[in-house]
Amino acid sequence: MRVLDYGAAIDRITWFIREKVGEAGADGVVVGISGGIDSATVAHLAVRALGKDKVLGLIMPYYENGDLEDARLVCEALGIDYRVISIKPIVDEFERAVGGLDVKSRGNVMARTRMVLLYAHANAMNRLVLGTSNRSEVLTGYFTKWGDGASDYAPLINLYKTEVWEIAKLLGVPERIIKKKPTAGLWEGQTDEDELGISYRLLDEILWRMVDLGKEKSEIAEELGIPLERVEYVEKLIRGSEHKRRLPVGPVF
Ligand SMILES: Nc1ncnc2c1ncn2[C@@H]1O[C@H](COP(=O)(O)OP(=O)(O)OC[C@H]2O[C@@H]([n+]3cccc(C(=O)O)c3)[C@H](O)[C@@H]2O)[C@@H](O)[C@H]1O
Ligand SMILES: Nc1ncnc2c1ncn2[C@@H]1O[C@H](COP(=O)(O)OP(=O)(O)OP(=O)(O)O)[C@@H](O)[C@H]1O
Ligand SMILES: [Mg+2]
Repeated sequence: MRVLDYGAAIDRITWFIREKVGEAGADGVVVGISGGIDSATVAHLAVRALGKDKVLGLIMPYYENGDLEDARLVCEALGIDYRVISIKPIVDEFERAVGGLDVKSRGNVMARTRMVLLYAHANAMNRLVLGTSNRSEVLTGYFTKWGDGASDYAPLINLYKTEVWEIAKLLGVPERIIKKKPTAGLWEGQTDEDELGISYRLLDEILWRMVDLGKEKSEIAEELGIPLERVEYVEKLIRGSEHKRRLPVGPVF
């Protein structure tokens, strides 16, 4: 993987958040706090940039499980204001309106419901929504289009997941949050690495070589000592998710 100066990256992101909030004339930011590492890291960076009074955490559970306590831990350790809003009644109502949803579609409704609540708070409080997407998720399309993928600024968007792990350690994100298996939490037992079909460590090694260095697939496979099909698989994820990385387009006249 590329070698980043993580301390300098933290300073840069901190400066970035402060600058963008200033430019927008906003009174602060709103962040969805899941109990996972990406949102915890964004919350830490936001507090560093703006101070704890300008950061609101929204904890929006669908399931009743330990993630709620982890999310509270993140907010309380930082001393930020937070609200807990169950999205279950809202999502269930959407499901009734549609006439039933499969597990994945319901998960996307969950992510989009959270987005609506984040923007409702941002509008009402003159704040910006900070997203938590990272480079590994964005390049593979591992996010809900216009759901968790939607935000005003996304401080981690140019960092790979493995780099977020390093930054979180330096920022003092609670260890139990850092050690948790990444999960979108959209259904019971879901983990990113199972659904993606590859570990973040290997994924990031491939993505970095393919996208940042522009290396040939065969060269990447040889360098990493993996079958070519693994590299082709990642290429397919990137290609198949191009539509998620741009605004909608139409014919040009
Ligand atoms: N070629 C194309 N050109 C333009 N648009 C295209 C398209 N193909 C599909 N679409 C549109 O995109 C939709 C599918 O995209 P989308 O609705 O996002 O749904 P989809 O990509 O099927 O599912 C989202 C994935 O992201 C994962 N996720 C979601 C949320 C959070 C996290 C996390 O890590 O926390 C992970 C989730 O587990 C799932 O695997 C289609 O219904 C269609 O509307
Ligand atoms: N229960 C929740 N309450 C509030 N926000 C949530 C909840 N679940 C997901 N989100 C939002 O959706 C984002 C995307 O989820 P994602 O799983 O990629 O990140 P994470 O949970 O912070 O970290 P990890 O990927 O390690 O689980 C979260 O960072 C958070 O902003
Ligand atoms: Mg998560």
